Amino acid sequence: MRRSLMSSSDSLDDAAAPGTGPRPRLTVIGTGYLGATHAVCMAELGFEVLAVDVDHSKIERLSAGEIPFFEPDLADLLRANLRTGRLRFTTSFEEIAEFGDVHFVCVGTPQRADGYGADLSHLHAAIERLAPLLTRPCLVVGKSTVPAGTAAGLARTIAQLAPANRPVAGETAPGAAGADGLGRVEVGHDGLGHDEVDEPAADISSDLAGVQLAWNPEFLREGFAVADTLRPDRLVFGVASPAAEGALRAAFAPVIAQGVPVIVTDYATAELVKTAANSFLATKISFINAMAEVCEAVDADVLTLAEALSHDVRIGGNFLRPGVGFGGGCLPKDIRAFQARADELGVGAALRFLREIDEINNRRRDRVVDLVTAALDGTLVGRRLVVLGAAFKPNSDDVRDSPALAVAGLLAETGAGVTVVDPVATHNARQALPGLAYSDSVEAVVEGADALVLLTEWRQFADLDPARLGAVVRRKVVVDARHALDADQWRQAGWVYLAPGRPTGVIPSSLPEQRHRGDGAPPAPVEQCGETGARLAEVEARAGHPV
Ligand SMILES: NC(=O)c1ccc[n+]([C@@H]2O[C@H](COP(=O)([O-])OP(=O)(O)OC[C@H]3O[C@@H](n4cnc5c(N)ncnc54)[C@H](O)[C@@H]3O)[C@@H](O)[C@H]2O)c1
Ligand SMILES: O=c1ccn([C@@H]2O[C@H](COP(=O)(O)OP(=O)(O)O[C@H]3O[C@H](CO)[C@@H](O)[C@H](O)[C@H]3O)[C@@H](O)[C@H]2O)c(=O)[nH]1
Repeated sequence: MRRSLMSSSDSLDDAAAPGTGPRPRLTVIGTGYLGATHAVCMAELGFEVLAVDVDHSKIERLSAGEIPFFEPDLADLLRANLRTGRLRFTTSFEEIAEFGDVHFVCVGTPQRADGYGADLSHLHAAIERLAPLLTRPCLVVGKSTVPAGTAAGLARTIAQLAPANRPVAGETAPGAAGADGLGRVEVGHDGLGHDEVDEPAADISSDLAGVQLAWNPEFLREGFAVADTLRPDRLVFGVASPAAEGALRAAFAPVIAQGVPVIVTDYATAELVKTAANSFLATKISFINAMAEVCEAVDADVLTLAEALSHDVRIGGNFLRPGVGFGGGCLPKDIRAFQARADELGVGAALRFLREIDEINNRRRDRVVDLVTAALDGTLVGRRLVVLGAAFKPNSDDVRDSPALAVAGLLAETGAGVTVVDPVATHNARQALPGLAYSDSVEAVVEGADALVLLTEWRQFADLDPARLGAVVRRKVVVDARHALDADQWRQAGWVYLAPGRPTGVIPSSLPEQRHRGDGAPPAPVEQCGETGARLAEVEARAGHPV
């Protein structure tokens, strides 16, 4: 029953690149943003890869050389690797079970519809479909982001369902030794960041008994997915045996050969590294956005504040860009799922701050609406607004929990006519919010606009010419919620330039609550806020027309 993962001539590329050793055949289950990128990049690194998805249309498009989403550089690599024959796509789980030595599970783990927790139904479905087909030793590797404890449960499922783990008469079940029935050895820590295994040092390329599970969280960023996959900051291997570690090392040999650090640990720590990383990133963003709120109260400049903080090497400047906050398919749902899991584990108090991080983040969306409202005489009813950006960040067409689209929706709810411009995300945005108007060209829709609202910092928006646009809009008002524009240039061209967290000289932060989701109150006219009314008069005088 036992078969060496590293030496089977029927499945390994004996002509592997120097220094990388023989290569396991890889499969990828789920070909979304993560899975498609992983499949293409692993083929690019020289592996034979077969990828599966339950979405047949995705598989058809990928097989035809078309990436079903926008990700720089990925389409060229897809087509190049399809041509080599190393990369293929299928809808057959039987085929991938037969093909693979290492199976990467990359299915979605979205927020549950009924709460903060992660919806693990796709993951369970994938494992329950794959495991009964695994008749020979192999490694199943979870890459999806999951609550701590998920991998241990899935390892039990695999142990029960995989035929390769069933004992042959007179033999111990392959991989059935150990407490969890998976040939698991305890991986401990010496407290110094080194892993120690309570077995004699094993040859990591030794046989992989039965079907085993490993957890290998993914840290790629959309927009940089190819570079992040080919050369990640680190690899985290959550394993239950030296053989599983060996198989993972073989599957990542070309990456490890570049000097990428590998952290080998247990399942729960590997799972937690991922959610901790995203929580830390979200916290940094909400921290600087909280500073923006305070800056607004005293007319201080959050950009200068962030720059000054960034020179302190202990703080650094990454993820300290204030604006309209974080969105996307990861940070928001991951911090919520982390809180939900902590509650289940009885340590909810430890992560209670993440609720505040989420709330600070959501307040930024309202703040942008308030700025636009204040700049337009306190009401948005009947205003024509051009929203620049729909994607949750530039270089992506992902609109999942996009702050840009959320703000566009809020602006429309308050009575404005909203046209959203995005170079690549309008298709997805239209599906998510069909009630708005969309365009991929600013020039095509800007005529007669009452305000421009920049919400995704695409390069092409930063390059817009304020003088040219100024000649066709109805009012020269721009709200730069991502601090992407050159404020001086726009002001010199006669625009009222407003950005959250920056001194406006015009709109004080202490505007009364004019509009908040669901409160049903009509917007307070700006004239009611004496100081604001006076300041707006100043702006109008400077701009030469009403704002
Ligand atoms: N998007 C990212 O940048 C990123 C980065 C790191 C980690 N992650 C994590 O990776 C996971 C996937 O995220 P994503 O953004 O790629 O999601 P996605 O929704 O883009 O892709 C998920 C894919 O899985 C497929 N799928 C669902 N059930 C399946 C099944 N039973 N069998 C086979 N395929 C199935 C879907 O059809 C879809 O194509 C999530 O856990 C996410 O948190 C995502
Ligand atoms: O200083 C900053 C940095 C980011 N953002 C916003 O934060 C969100 C997330 O940005 P980013 O982290 O770059 O994008 P993702 O592709 O969602 O990547 C995150 O989520 C992935 C999925 O878990 C992880 O793999 C990555 O490591 C993690 O960075 C976006 O809306 C950004 O506009 C800010 O507002 N300010």
